[in-house]
Amino acid sequence: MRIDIVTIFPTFFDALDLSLLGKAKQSGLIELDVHDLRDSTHDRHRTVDDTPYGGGAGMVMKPEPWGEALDGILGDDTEEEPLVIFPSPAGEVFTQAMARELATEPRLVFGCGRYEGIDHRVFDHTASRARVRLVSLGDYVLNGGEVAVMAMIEAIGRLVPGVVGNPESLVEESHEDGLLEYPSYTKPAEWRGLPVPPVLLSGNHGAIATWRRQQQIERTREVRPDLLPADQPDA
Ligand SMILES: Nc1ncccc1[N+](=O)[O-]
Repeated sequence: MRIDIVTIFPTFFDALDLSLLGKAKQSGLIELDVHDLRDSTHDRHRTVDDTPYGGGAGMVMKPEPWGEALDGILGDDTEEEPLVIFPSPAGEVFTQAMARELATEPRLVFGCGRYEGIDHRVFDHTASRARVRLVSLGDYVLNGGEVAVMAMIEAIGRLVPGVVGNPESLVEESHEDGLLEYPSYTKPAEWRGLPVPPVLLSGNHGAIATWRRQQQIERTREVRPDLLPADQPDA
């Protein structure tokens, strides 16, 4: 998978050189290029924003630098249309299902907005040469798209085959089967007077699986009843 990121804070993504994604980059499983939007400006102050037409507070990101930055990234694309994702609170909500879907894309481009957002014509023009999706992490407002892109790249990258050593560990996780995950325990069997649930020490794999499923249902019902299938309140 090839990932390109456009941002005015390129060093923000140095963190992607760490841990699993760093290994994936070194192994070539994931190719990551970060582009500084200001490299696509030509004035002395490397200006990327201006006042909004129609008035209002804040500044809007100018279309020209974005057009030029994306020319450089999309221009060389011969194979299928890449997918360009702009993080936005006005976007469709990012979910594990979307992460799984995006993990199959050969190429992803992320455009990090700042300020009050990006001139809307950038989305319209980009849609003439690529697939464009506005995606939101959730119903709150961040100062820009970088944090959202970091989260999405982590959620997507770990699903790319080969990135996570043991694919089994991807299966029993919250949201993977639509429910929250069961509680986990490790040694010691008792810690500060708190025992590990005895069923987990029983060696009875059937009973353990049943207990874990019940825990998932109870946790989901308590914390995220919206995730329980409507027709199966007891999942
Ligand atoms: N919630 C957000 N706020 C600002 C920029 C991006 C956002 N997001 O969720 O992708």
